[in-house]
Amino acid sequence: MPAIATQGLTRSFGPVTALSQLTVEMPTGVVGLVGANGAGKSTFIKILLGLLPPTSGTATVLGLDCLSDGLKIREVVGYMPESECLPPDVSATEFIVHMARMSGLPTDVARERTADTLRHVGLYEERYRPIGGYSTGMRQRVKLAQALVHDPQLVLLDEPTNGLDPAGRDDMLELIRRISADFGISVVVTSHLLGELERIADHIVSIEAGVLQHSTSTAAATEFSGMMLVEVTDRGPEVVERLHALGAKVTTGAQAHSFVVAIKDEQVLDDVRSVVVDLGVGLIRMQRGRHHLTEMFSTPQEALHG
Ligand SMILES: Nc1ncnc2c1ncn2[C@@H]1O[C@H](COP(=O)(O)OP(=O)(O)OP(=O)(O)O)[C@@H](O)[C@H]1O
Repeated sequence: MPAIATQGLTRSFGPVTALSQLTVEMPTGVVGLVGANGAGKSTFIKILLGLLPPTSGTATVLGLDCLSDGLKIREVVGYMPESECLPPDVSATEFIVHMARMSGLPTDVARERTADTLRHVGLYEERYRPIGGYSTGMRQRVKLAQALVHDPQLVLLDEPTNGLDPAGRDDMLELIRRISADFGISVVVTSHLLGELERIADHIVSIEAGVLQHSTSTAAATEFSGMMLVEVTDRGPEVVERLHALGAKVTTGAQAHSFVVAIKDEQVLDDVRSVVVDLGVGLIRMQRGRHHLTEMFSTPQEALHG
């Protein structure tokens, strides 16, 4: 069963269509939902939580219908909103215990879960200080903790890295990855930065102006775009000519003895080796490159990344 499935999901606000005919399946694991500001990410998340009804179309979360099973969905799903929503004059412990109690946990269980969750997000030492004195990174962690405290099966995280400096971003991304890896909780995380989602997501969905652009597994996307940089000691043009004759797709650049070969299958690796041996030239390197999704999602190019 997919974590999330939608069929023709559409939501309009007057003349604005925030989501348009979105049909997509998201697997369990970490899914990155990417789109520019205003692309419709927050609207999508609110519909999934059963907080906002769609104009048309359907959506399910863990097999539950977003329109009719909203209450049940909020029991098994955690939500970290984008906006600042924390009271400044209570401590993280007080706030998280309160949220745990609101979700129906008895007081002693709520206290225990709060301590565990705050430890997990790295706020255990600071847990009795008022939230008002926290840094942005710490406040983001409190928001994350309240999404996790009732032990959900899935969490929806809306722009969790917003406002963080590079080190804070790295820590938050690492934490998100661990939520899935250590606890088996599925994650849908939104960002306007594809590069950061690419680092942690198993699957990427991108939307633009409410319309689905891509839905792809991260591994398949990077494998599909495999390229290899080949450098030989001499007779570069002859090597290229032979490879062309064998049906390989080769792109040459300014350097006579280095070129880029598309890896359409493993055969091409053997072809390079045998051509080099046949011509008696030395092989300096065969370096497999990896296209970043960032490039694939814009214009495919033949640049290589180590
Ligand atoms: N309650 C509302 N009333 C009117 N328009 C809305 C409402 N909520 C969202 N919109 C519009 O719908 C579009 C999508 O907004 P949404 O907040 O879902 O985008 P987003 O991708 O989450 O962007 P951001 O990261 O900036 O929040 C925008 O054009 C926005 O102005």
